[in-house]
Amino acid sequence: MRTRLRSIPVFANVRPTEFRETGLPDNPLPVIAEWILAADAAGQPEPHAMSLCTVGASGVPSSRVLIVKDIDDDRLYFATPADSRKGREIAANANVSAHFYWPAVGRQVRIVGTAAGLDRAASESDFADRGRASRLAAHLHRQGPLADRPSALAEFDRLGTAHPDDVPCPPSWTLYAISPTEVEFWEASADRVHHRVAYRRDTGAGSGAWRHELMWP
Ligand SMILES: Cc1cc2nc3c(=O)[nH]c(=O)nc-3n(C[C@H](O)[C@H](O)[C@H](O)COP(=O)(O)O)c2cc1C
Repeated sequence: MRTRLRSIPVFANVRPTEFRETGLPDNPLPVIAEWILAADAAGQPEPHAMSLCTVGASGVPSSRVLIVKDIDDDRLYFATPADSRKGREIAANANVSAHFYWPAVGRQVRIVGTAAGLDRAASESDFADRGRASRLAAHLHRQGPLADRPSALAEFDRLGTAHPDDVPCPPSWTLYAISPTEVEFWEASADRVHHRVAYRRDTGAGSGAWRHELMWP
């Protein structure tokens, strides 16, 4: 296995880019959005998928992939049931980290921050924008094991019949917002002297302003 793994190329498709080391914007959030769109333009599948790491009350971390639904100047948004593992972990400990990797452009973004669920109106609005199958599938969410796959398929069919038009938003469906306090941009360079810029937000009683600095690769 070791030989096989070590023979797989890394950054084979990295092309020279115009990484901005100077003149970077004060706020990193719009740059995350810009990088998602650049990865999309380069053909990266699901460039808006990020891994989200949460930490439960016992301090054990867990991560999974989620779709980012929106980004504004302060927050990134995702949606999930509040009674899922991640939802319960965020309720116990709001600290999260998130991560994007886009092999098509040789870039990653690391995020540290806190997550919080938004109100019912925001969550229902998110739910209303989902496709019908996704809205029905949200009702399949349960805590605990599933006896077999046909049971889930039968329940999916039953839900479709029960809700021929509107699909109600499950009470636990929640739109969450991540408020980052750290954002780090990384871009591969063919010469292996990679680019790295770290942003950190002033979280004290100050202005909440962002500062950034160039980091060793
Ligand atoms: C590409 C991709 C996108 C996903 N998007 C979501 C999502 O937006 N919301 C969600 O609840 N789960 C999503 N999932 C499933 C989660 O990764 C995870 O399996 C599920 O939410 C249960 O996580 P938990 O048990 O840690 O709460 C996605 C999975 C993949 C691979």
